[in-house]
Amino acid sequence: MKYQNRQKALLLLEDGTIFYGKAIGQPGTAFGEVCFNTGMTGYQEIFTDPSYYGQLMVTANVHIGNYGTAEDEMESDSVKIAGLICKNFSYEFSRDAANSSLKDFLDKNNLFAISDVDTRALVSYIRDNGAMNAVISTDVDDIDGLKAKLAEVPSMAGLELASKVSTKEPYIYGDENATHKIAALDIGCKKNILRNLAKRDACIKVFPYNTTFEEMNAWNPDGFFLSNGPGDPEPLADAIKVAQEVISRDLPLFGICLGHQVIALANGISTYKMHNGHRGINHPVKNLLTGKGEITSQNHGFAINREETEANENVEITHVHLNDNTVAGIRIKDKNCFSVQYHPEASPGPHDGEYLFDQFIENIQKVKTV
Ligand SMILES: NC(=O)CC[C@H](N)C(=O)O
Repeated sequence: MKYQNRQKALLLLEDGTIFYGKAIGQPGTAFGEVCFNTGMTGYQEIFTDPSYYGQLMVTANVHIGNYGTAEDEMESDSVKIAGLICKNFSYEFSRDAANSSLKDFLDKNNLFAISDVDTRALVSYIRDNGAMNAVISTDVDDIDGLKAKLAEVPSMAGLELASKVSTKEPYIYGDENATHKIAALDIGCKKNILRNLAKRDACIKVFPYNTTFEEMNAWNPDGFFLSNGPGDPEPLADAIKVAQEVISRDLPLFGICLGHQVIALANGISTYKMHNGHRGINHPVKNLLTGKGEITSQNHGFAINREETEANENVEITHVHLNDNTVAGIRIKDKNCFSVQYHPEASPGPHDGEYLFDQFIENIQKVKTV
């Protein structure tokens, strides 16, 4: 039993609350905003999703690691969460398609992770008390030292993080001879969004977070896309400007999650930090245009202001979250632009929202045939 003598570890929340556990591997310390995901599967996709950059992830599912990891289940090229907190960590794995244990995968990515934490109590604590900064550490005898360092960690509100995860150079994804050309602004883009666009006969050019509309437009795209990503949307002045330029020219535009928030900001609607975000793969949404319900994959800690959206004469609410009535989707009236707060690309999660990619391609086709 080589994992028997594991080092004691703790999770210290900003408000002083402590939960104890054990280090999964090497000793260490990691800071971030603590958040939880309720999905029962999809841990590799979650850990590699750039939207989680800077966050300490609590997995609500009680078993983590049991089906290992696989090379083609990456949502970016590396682990993006700041640290992992779970209950039962499985050092062994069993699945034909997997080629590594989660332990080796996390070691390769230098991620500090702790297990044996009472995650049921922790999740309900965070749910009641709201998102907050925290530290996980094996320095269990230096709580004052950890508290002092934790006090210096910036709050997620107001934090610009897209620049930390965006591509440094533009690159092409998909077949260069595909029918549609889509210019995507990478403010933390998940790979499965690109896969979904490419499989609809699109070639995507992915641009760094601070690219201007003119630079993107010089490639002569048929449509524009604003990706998901980490941090507060409000400081993303360059991306907001791109959205405004695209919308003012009435070019096809689609935004997902952070991209959706940027589109709202571009239309004068403010965003706010939620008491607790939505992170899981069974979030119910109603499409107000069709009356149909969708079960969706979600991962966001900010949302767009509902009253301001309702009062904005240029914007129509197309989707609502059925748990708390927050805005889950909008379209810009008389413009070729729409966006959703959730993740139609899933990965992980249900595929109910995939029709939105078809809708975007149809919006592109409509313009081309005029
Ligand atoms: N998945 C995302 O794009 C998240 C958007 C934003 N960082 C939020 O937390 O709300």
